[in-house]
Amino acid sequence: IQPSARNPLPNQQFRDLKWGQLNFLHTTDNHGWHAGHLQEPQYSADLGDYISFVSHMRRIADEKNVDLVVVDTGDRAEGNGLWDASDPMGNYTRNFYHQVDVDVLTNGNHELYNGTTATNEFLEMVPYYEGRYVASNVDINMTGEWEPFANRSHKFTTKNLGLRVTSFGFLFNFTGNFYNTNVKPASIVIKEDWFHDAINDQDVDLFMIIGHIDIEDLELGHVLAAIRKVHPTIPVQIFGGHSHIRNFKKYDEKSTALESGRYFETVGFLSIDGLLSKAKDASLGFFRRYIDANRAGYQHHTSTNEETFDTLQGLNLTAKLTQYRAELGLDRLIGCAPQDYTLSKDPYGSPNNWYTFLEKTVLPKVVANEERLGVPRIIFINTGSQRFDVFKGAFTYDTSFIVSPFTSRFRFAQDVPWVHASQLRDYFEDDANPYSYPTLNPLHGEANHPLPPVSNHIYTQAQNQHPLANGRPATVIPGYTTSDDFGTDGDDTVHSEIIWYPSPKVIQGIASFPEDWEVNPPETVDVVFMDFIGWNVAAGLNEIAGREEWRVTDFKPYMEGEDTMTKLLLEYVRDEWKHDCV
Ligand SMILES: Nc1ccn([C@@H]2O[C@H](COP(=O)(O)O)[C@@H](O)[C@H]2O)c(=O)n1
Repeated sequence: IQPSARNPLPNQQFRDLKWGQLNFLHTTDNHGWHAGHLQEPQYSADLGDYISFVSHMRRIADEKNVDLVVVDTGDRAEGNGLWDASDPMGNYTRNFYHQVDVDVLTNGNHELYNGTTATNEFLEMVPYYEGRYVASNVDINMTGEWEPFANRSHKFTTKNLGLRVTSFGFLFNFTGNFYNTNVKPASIVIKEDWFHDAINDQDVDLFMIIGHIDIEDLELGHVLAAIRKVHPTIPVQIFGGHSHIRNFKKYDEKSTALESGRYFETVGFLSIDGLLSKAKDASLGFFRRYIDANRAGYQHHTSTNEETFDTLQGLNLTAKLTQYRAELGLDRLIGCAPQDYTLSKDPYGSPNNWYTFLEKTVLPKVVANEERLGVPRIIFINTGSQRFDVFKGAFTYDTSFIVSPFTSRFRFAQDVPWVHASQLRDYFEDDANPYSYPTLNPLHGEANHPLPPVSNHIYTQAQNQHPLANGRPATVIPGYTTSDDFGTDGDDTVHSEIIWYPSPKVIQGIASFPEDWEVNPPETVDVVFMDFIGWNVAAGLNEIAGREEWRVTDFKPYMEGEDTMTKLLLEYVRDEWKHDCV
């Protein structure tokens, strides 16, 4: 745990792990949070703690004479200063991540948005894992020729039971990658010869698909169906990601899928029993748990304590992470947030909602062009660009990346007729509209209440005292209360429910409008937006106008200098919020 982080409240009620013959630990969508959550004790374990946890879990597997396989399904990149503040981005992470004793890993979309990130992933991560990095549908062009980004598949034999496992790594049908990489749809790849050769192998006890794909996504179904054609009854275990949720799905009697959340909040545990039976109709027992990433939970599940938990390697990495954070200046105080602002724990429109605050207060102030200050402008950003809540108190250099990590710049369409510009927002929100999907849609499965309920007070630190832990009333704090194909007992810690409110796809700030604009709107306005959604803006304006008027190349930069949202947010906090957080 990092020196400034805190351990979770004591005496929480745990649900235990059930070990099987083959056991897995799964992380996904860590997005650079490898130093843990410094402001959220429930998720405060860092990668050093995780390394100690993995080492104890391996020891327990050996003691039980069963096997443990450690998996990561990508998006280790982007979303935390530890990744984003270095030059090149991910410089530290790619290095220290090598210390994780991982058996199989793949990439997500965030390893491919930026050309340098993709190249460095290929040069520094892929070779290190000597074939354990699998990318079944991603290619890279380093030399003028396309070549596989990583191993197409990886076959290995487990240490204790000698189970033969063939693994594949699939990324969803992602199209936002930099042009030095190419992502092929899974439905095409499963027709390729190498895939047929891999699945026609009869000396396999289990196929494993590690996908940076939502486990509800049909693409995984296609891969499973291709394997099922050859092996109707062989176990197929899937690990998914991308949608940032905890989820578990049973595909058939011998195939299930686990998805293990986001931001290093969750370590997924899965076990399978019955694998050693030779009978074709022998049934398998599956078990899943979502472990809150904190030291108390790691210690509980490994029967260790503060004295026995840490390994030397884990402690060394924790110290290194502290040093790297210091080198990057991540704790530098920029200002003090006067209150909490949440992305979806408060409904859009409430004064505690970050999008509402951005729209009403921040965007009109920071997105400004000196030469066009008097020109009315509407400013769009996609809500998916904002990644995490702001907590009352210290807003550090790190927070700017945690909240708004992306390097998109502002561009604009000049002098757009108001009759067109004023329809853009509805256009973006219209689900039937193909151009608003998938770029604008953050795809995050956060909302669990489609309609805002009347009250939202339960996420405050209210503590119910119903269940017992260690014979005493348990501490119950708000947290994950997952419901999946196996029911509602998947989370390793008993929590009270958090209500997640839905968000719009875009938010719209307005500035320099005349006071009576609602009755006397301006004839034309500037439409300003993050370049990430430029294509959507062009498509929207053309659709609304009923003719092809705009191309992405027509849009010009709106501001001089460094106008990423990360930078603008830093300037806002520095200028507008107090600098003494007590
Ligand atoms: N430069 C970027 C890159 C991504 N986004 C937003 O993130 C979403 C994808 O993130 P996942 O963690 O879900 O893979 C994408 O849909 C965008 O909303 C962005 O704004 N700018």
